[in-house]
Amino acid sequence: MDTVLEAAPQVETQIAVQIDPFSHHVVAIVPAAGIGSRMGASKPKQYLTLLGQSILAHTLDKLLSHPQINQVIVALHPEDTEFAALPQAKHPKLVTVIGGSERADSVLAALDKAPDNGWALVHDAARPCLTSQDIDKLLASRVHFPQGAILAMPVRDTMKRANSLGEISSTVCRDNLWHALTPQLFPTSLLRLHLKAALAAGAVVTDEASAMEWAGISPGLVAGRADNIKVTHPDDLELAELFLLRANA
Ligand SMILES: Nc1ccn([C@@H]2O[C@H](COP(=O)(O)OP(=O)(O)OP(=O)(O)O)[C@@H](O)[C@H]2O)c(=O)n1
Ligand SMILES: C[C@](O)(CO)[C@H](O)COP(=O)(O)O
Repeated sequence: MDTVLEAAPQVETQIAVQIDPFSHHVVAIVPAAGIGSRMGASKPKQYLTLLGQSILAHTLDKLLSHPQINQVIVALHPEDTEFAALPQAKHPKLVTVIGGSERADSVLAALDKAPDNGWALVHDAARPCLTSQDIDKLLASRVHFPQGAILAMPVRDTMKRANSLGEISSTVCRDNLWHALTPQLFPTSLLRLHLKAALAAGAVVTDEASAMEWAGISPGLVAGRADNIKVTHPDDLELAELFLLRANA
């Protein structure tokens, strides 16, 4: 095992981090503590039903059944009342923690329960259409990206910047622009260190890669499938159901 000195440019002191580049231990971290305000449903969107089971149950099935994932840590809302009733709730690979007020806080709470060595594969509860091929592809990318990588999709459309009146103010060059997806995969101790520091510094951290970028690291981009959508708005429900139906056919 190597001990390396990782220094975030914004952090004055250097901190020793244990990284085992050969570890194959993989922990999936599932932030599931959101309230789904944009969905506007009567319950948090991860508990809405698609094809007979909740969105969170679909997501957990994908992660719990993957042979290279050793443990799954789910971050739940402090007032969650539904998780215990899921068929996956008592799975031997599964652990729960209480999440925080932002997605990044929930991820950090789960990371604090993960073993130091090995890898953390962070995946939104709200992305139930993840495929095992995409998990395989991301795990295989560790050879090329020892400091971590994310699933992402190149931007396909012309991009416009709007002014405050809802008019186009400019066309944004889409060269090298990607949509960040999940899972996002990083050495656990490195992600914990940089996520903690980025949050303490007040950085905007909407995904794990943002925390690593803040620390001066350039995570890899691994092309993922377009059907790995995040269920965010009501019209995403129908689309996700169609993708799940096709995957089960
Ligand atoms: N405090 C939070 C906020 C979000 N999440 C999780 O992060 C994922 C992606 O977040 P998003 O789609 O934004 O979910 P919500 O925050 O629930 O949605 P909204 O922003 O519309 O309220 C979801 O699985 C959500 O449950 C979380 O674990 N803890
Ligand atoms: C992490 C993420 O899924 C990457 O696309 C996304 O940023 C999370 O959603 P949010 O709406 O930013 O919370």
